[in-house]
Amino acid sequence: MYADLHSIPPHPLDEAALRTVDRAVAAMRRGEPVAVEGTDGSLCVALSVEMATSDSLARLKRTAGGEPVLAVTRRRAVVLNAMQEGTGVVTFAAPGGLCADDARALADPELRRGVALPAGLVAAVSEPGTREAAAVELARLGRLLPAAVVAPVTLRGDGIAWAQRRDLLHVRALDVTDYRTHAARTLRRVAQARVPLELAEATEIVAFRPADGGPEHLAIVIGSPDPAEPVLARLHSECFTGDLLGSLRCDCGDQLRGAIAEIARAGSGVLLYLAQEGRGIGLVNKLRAYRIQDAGFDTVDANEMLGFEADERVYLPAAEMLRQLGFGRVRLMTNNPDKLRELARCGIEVVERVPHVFPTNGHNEGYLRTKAERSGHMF
Ligand SMILES: Nc1nc2c(ncn2[C@@H]2O[C@H](COP(=O)(O)OP(=O)(O)OP(=O)(O)O)[C@@H](O)[C@H]2O)c(=O)[nH]1
Ligand SMILES: [Zn+2]
Repeated sequence: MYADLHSIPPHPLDEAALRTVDRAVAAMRRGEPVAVEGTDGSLCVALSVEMATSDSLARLKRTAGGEPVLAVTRRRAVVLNAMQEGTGVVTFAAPGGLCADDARALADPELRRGVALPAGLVAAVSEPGTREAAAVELARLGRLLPAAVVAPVTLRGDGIAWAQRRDLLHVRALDVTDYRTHAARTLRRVAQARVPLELAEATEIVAFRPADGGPEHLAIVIGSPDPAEPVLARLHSECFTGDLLGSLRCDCGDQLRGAIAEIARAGSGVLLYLAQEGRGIGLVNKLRAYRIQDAGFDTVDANEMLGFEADERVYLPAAEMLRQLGFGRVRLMTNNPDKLRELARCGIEVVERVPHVFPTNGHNEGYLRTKAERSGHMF
């Protein structure tokens, strides 16, 4: 569903377009409708499904003119047994119009446990680059449920002018699709400071921010790694529950502190602390995933039932940070084959995998077993 994050996007995305996408994501999170223009020039008005109420759907229909439909990821439609695997997103239209309760229940596994789809629902595929696919991507970028209510506009003339007259933010699907690639490529160092750590006194923290002001990523540089040599490195995805609270549901806290200690023992290295909580789905969706897991599903199923892929992370930001720090070759501390493959695809030479395994704790066996059995992690 997502653009290939490693190719240089076909069209240069100027920073104004990045900022527009960022504003559209924030609007989605606030429950404001956004005008989304597909690459075919068609226009819709979109709303995050989490904010769908009978009033907001009625307003959407009055504004756009067309009947609102629900757009979900292909993955969610497959979970609902409404569609086979494939690309793009899937829209659901209901005869007589989709009600807000049905829209939310179709998108949110918490609201629908195995209940049959509403009668008469019509499912259709909408390919990448369409206004519907971009509306779903905006919700996903906003770390909301990856689904949007979309009302088509019978457009006469210029979409931007149409949106302006209605005081709606206008965003192009083209810019939404390539947002993550461009945001990663615009990362710039914005601050750095010496921060002696209990486990590694010779530590400096370097902060990187994308041009649109999106989430920062951090590099924790320990000692003075020699750029001429492969640097001992760890790509660590943010895990609020594991890293800060010592959650026993995962192994992140052990891996974070274990990596800092190991790099200190080795004398130097870098830990990239990446703003990709919940394997890229965000903390709120990760809590939703935990509730689904408490109902007996595993960590992969839970992501998919929410409409996400098993892993939504991208490693272009990590590669960009390593490049800017002067590290082109790494010895990567990981058990995750995806990280090895994806980092290499982003142009960083991974000369060695350094296993990064920690004992289970009575709560995270299932999680670690699933990562080994279904995600190929090497324990
Ligand atoms: N969606 C989801 N994310 C989870 C769950 N448990 C942990 N996570 C997230 O998974 C990520 C773990 O990241 P890492 O430890 O860096 O990477 P990894 O994929 O486990 O691979 P390693 O490099 O071998 O540690 C963090 O973002 C956690 O918040 C879960 O049950 N569901
Ligand atoms: Zn964790």
